[in-house]
Formats: sequence, structure tokens, C-alpha cells
Amino acid sequence: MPRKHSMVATVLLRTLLGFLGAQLAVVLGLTAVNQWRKRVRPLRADFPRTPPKALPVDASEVTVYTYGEDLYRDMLQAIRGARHRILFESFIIKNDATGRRFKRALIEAAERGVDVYVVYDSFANLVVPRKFFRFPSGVHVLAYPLLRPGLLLLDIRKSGRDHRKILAVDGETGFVGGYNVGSVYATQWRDTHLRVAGPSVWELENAFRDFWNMLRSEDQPVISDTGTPEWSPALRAHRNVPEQLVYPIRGMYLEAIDRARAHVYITQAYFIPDHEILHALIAAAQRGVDVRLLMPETSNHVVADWLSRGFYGELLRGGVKLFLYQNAMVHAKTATIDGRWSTIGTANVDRLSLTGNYEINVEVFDSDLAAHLEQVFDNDSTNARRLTLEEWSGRSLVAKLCEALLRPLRPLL
Ligand SMILES: O=P(O)(O)OC[C@H](O)CO
Repeated sequence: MPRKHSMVATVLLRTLLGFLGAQLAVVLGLTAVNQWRKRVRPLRADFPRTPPKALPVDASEVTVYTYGEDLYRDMLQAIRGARHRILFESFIIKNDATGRRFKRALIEAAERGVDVYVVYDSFANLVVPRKFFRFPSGVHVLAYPLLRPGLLLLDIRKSGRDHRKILAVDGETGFVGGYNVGSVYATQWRDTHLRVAGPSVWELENAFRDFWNMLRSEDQPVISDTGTPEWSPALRAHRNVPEQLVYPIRGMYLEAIDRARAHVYITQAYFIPDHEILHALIAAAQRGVDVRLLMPETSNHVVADWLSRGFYGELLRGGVKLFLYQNAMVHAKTATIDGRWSTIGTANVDRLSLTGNYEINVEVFDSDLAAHLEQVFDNDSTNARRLTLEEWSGRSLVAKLCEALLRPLRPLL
């Protein structure tokens, strides 16, 4: 009997090792093909743009940016015009011409007496020399740690990356959205960011302050919290905070999709939905809602693309329309529903963002903003091709096998 057991264990172990080996081979193979493709067919930067447009939302004004150069110009202008306080947080800050421009502007602000706070994620910037993140003492810098004590003991409150992108200046102007800071994003990537001017900037300030005060070291200043004299239910920031086991962005998406009656337009860089989000979208399509998903045909993460592809069949059979963005990386994390609800933020629709990282998305109830985001979606769609169920069903057996082998990796991304 024990001999039989050990034979079964050996067979199981070999099967598992064979599966892991095949998975590794697929990942390495896809990565190699992707590197080659990038060399012979680099992404173009001639995607359609929608110019920034300012719109009132209650007592505030919002502006949608879909082109990095426009955004960085206005962010830098806000930093250069700061009089009291700058709160700046970015998942990635590249040590390139754009990153250096931001660094210089932040230092100059501190030199003229502005209180400057900077947060970045240590893991996302591992390839950036530490020297780049050295600022003069007038700038307060918090590097979200590579590993937080407690994580090794599986304390999930200590998990997640700081994936947020926030700038808030003087409590008057704020920016939030998908853009990291780097030259490639300025012209090569299609992303979406929101500028807020007016009382709703508090939403972003508050998000930054709570994060800073929770994670600052003892020798760093506390950012005082005086509350807000005014906030608008039309524009609210939702924050995923692993330290508090709070992940409202996923709930926000589920609630909004569940209410949809006419249309759902979602733009995502990496779309790897969980069971509930997938089924909420299909349920909406089944009740007659026009559900459209726009994603890059080829993103900068080949494995994420293949994990995403594993859902295409079910989505298409469920009536969801898929639009694949061509020849450029679309990195936006936005959705607009029924001409009245929209979200713009940092969270991807994948496990890492929705139940893993520190994230921030603004949820906006406003018909003008929704109409504008629909226009952006339509404009983006002119640079996308619609994938049909017929085409997808005819993909090669090798492609189907790769999807099946990679399926167990879904929870990792
Ligand atoms: O994590 P995101 O969504 O900010 O995307 C970052 C890019 O993938 C950088 O390679």
C-alpha cells in the first residue's frame, strides 16, 4: 500500500513539474517573441487625441487629459505656481528628461518656501538609481518600502504596492489618473488623467495626507488634517487601502455595472477580471446594455495580454463588444456608464489593483463629464479594431493551449 502511495505521489509530482515547466516555457517564449516584435515593429505615437476640456462639476472644475505632454505641461505649471504646499505621489518616476523636469520643479518650489511632499513606490522604481530620489532636506520624501515587515508572516495588511498617481497643489488644483511620470508616457502612450480645480481637490489632498500620516517615519512631519468645509457627492475619491483591508474600487465598479441600463464603456490597460466583474459585465450585456471594452491589442506586458485573452471567448459569447487598440499602448483606467456615471483613476481591472494595491479612483456623477468620456471612447475606437466571436473562435490551437497553460497565473496579476 505505501508503495502504491509513493507511486501516485511521484506521478502527481511529475505532472505538476511538467505543467510548471510548460508554463515557464510559454512565458519565456511569449516574452522573446514580444521583444523581437518590439524591435521590428515599434509602437507608433500617432494615435487620435482628444484635447483637454474643462467642465464644471458642482463647485469644482474638471479637465480630462488624454495626451501626456498636455498633462505634464499643466502639472509642471501647477508645481511652479505653488505658494504653500505640494503633495506629489507617483508609482513610477523615471530618471529621464521628464522625471528630471519634475524633480527640478519640486526642488525649486521647496527652495522658495513651499512645503513639498513626495511619495514613490520602491519596487516600481527598482531600476532607477537611488541617487535620483535624493532630494534636498526641504523636500519630504517617502519611499513606499520594497517589503513591509509583517508581509513575510502573511499579514495582508502589509501587502500591495503604492500604485497611486496624485498631485495636489495648495488645496486648489489636483491631478489623478493613469499617468506615471516619464518621457515615454508623454507621447507614446495613450492614457487618461483628470485635473480637478476647486473644493473637490480636498478628495486628493485627503487621500495623500492619510497615506503619508499612516506610513511616514517618526522624523517626518505629520500633515495636519482640518477636515473639509465642503465636499460634493458628485465627485468622490475611492481609495484601496490594504493596511485597512479596504478595497472600495472593486465595489464601486460592481455597483455601477449592476445599475447600467443603456451602455458601459470601459477602457483598460490590463483587463484580467475576477469572476464577479466578468459576470456583472456579461449580465449587463444579456439584459440589453451596450457593453464595450477597449484594451490594447498588444500592451507592454505580454503575459497580462495573454491572461486577458483567456476571457475573450466568454465575454464575446456573453455579448460584450471588444475593441483592440492598435499600434500604441493604451494605459487608461476609465469607465463611463449611461451618460451619468464615470470613473478615472489608477486601478486596473485586475486582482493586483482591485484587491491588492493602494489605489485611487474618482467616481463622478455628471452628465457632461460622461458625455465627454464617451467622446474620448469614440475617438479611441477609431484607432481600435473590433474583435468578433467568429475571428476569435478561429484562433490557433497553440494560442488556445497557451491561454489554458497560463490560466492558473490569473490571481498573480
Ligand atoms: O502599473 P501601471 O498600470 O501604472 O502600469 C505601469 C506600466 O506597466 C509600467 O511598465
